[in-house]
Amino acid sequence: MGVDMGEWRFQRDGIKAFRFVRCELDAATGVARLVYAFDDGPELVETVTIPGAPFTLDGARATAVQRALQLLHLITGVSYYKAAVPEEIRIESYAIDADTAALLESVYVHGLGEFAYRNGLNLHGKIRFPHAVLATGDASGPASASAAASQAAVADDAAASSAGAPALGLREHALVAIGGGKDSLVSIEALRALGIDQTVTWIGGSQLIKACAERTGLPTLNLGRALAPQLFDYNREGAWNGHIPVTAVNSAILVLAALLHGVDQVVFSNERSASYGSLIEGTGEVNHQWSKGWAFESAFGGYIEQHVAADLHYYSLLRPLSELAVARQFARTDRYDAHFSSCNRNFHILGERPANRWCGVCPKCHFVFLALAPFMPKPRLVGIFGRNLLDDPAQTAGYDALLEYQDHKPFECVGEGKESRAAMAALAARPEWREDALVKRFAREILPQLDATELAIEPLLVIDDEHRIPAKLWGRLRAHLAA
Ligand SMILES: CC(=O)N[C@H]1[C@@H](OP(=O)(O)OP(=O)(O)OC[C@H]2O[C@@H](n3ccc(=O)[nH]c3=O)[C@H](O)[C@@H]2O)O[C@H](CO)[C@@H](O)[C@@H]1O[C@H](C)C(=O)N[C@@H](C)C(=O)N[C@@H](CCC(=O)O)C(=O)O
Ligand SMILES: Nc1ncnc2c1ncn2[C@@H]1O[C@H](COP(=O)(O)OP(=O)(O)OP(=O)(O)O)[C@@H](O)[C@H]1O
Repeated sequence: MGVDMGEWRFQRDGIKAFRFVRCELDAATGVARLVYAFDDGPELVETVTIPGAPFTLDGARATAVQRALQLLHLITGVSYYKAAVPEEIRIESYAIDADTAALLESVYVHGLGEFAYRNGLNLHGKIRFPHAVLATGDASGPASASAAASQAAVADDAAASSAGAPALGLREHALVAIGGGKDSLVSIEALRALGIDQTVTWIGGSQLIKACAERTGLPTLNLGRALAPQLFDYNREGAWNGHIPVTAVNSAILVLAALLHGVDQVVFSNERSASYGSLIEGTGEVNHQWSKGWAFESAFGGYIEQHVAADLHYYSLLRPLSELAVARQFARTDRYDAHFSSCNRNFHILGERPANRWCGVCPKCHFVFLALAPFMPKPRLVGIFGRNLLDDPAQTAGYDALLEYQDHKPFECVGEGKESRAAMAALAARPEWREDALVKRFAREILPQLDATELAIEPLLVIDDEHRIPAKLWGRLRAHLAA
């Protein structure tokens, strides 16, 4: 672009545009290269590696893979876009239609909700993905011949996909995402109980996830992902930083992997409670786990079936359940007690891991301990964590936030305040728990201020009907989850 790349410096507030430069997949190696840039800066290349190559792709499957690759490129850009949040977004090597732009605007605005709140930014109405204008003679149409060609291609695509994407004849098999915590293990065991063929699939090099995956005894698939290294430099040089909708990124990676492997299901384990965020005074709801929520799942899953492959089903197996209901399911087997952890401190790209899988001081440790307590013998739970978090006064503030007592729900993957209050109320009535410091304090100080009719656990265990679980599975799955 006529600029000496050696001179380019990341200067957050001077950046004008974020560019989706190109994306490419080498079917011979399974390596996808997702390329971005700010203004005239260097290319930022993220790579995703899908084992199992070489992949042979015929006409319809090749088209679906190309669409999935572009969707992955567009979603994964969120990590880099956030570094400068520039005014303009450019998509340079392909064009997208209005449906795709709408999905992306939603993923970027809501998925960066916590990021925006913490940085004092307002992204509403600011993020615009340029999409093809299908009417001829429109003044806002393409400026160059190549953009015009892309628009013509997208017009053809749009005409084709208004009829829906074709079915590819994918084989009945589930790629199940595993994250090392309790949720995905509940899904894996449910699919096993139902006799559904599955491959336990994870992204990245976590040894903890690998150990859990191997513990399942099922076929495994480990997908590679490497962020562009410059992002870490930009962070040091003053980039905006904060949370991104990582489940949206992981979902797009698994969709690509499913198409390459020719299988018909991508299964996540996002519970009903994930759809509810933290209520912030003066701001409203901010959901740390937005891309684990129903709004994302229904939009993304619908998009895949409409625009990528009609027979590729993306769904969360745990959507009908609350966090407490998932905890109850998890407690049914002790097979993973010595292997799993829900503590996110295990999952940093760089940096230290907690010594014994559970740091014991973060919101996820607090919540998972509390959520499992009503459903597990106390010695088993204390054995898993290596300590009793509810008998540690140093954790008082952490538990108050979970209970939404004088604080808001933490920005983490934790259940709703009503779930924490119900679990704590149940423990307050149990002889083995009621003398523990935080349970005792709850009973003395907080319980008298609560409405007793809202503290029962049973209503929170009810199985919901809002989900995308394939109809042919749902009857048997419901019976399994209700048992
Ligand atoms: C492990 C973790 O919780 N990380 C969050 C943490 O990042 P930190 O800087 O402490 O460490 P790294 O994860 O190693 O990240 C280094 C930098 O890279 C950026 N980055 C990372 C992954 C990515 O896909 N894109 C990126 O841009 C990151 O921003 C760092 O600058 O704090 C960050 C800021 O709040 C979080 O963004 C990190 O969260 C990770 C993306 C992550 O994987 N977190 C999951 C454990 C997680 O939070 N899952 C959610 C699901 C939320 C959703 O909507 O999908 C959950 O369980 O609730
Ligand atoms: N590295 C990863 N690779 C693939 N999928 C992942 C990865 N990390 C998380 N997931 C998936 O993302 C979803 C949300 O993750 P989450 O951390 O809530 O689940 P979990 O690890 O199964 O359980 P827990 O809530 O106890 O931590 C789950 O479906 C999980 O399988």
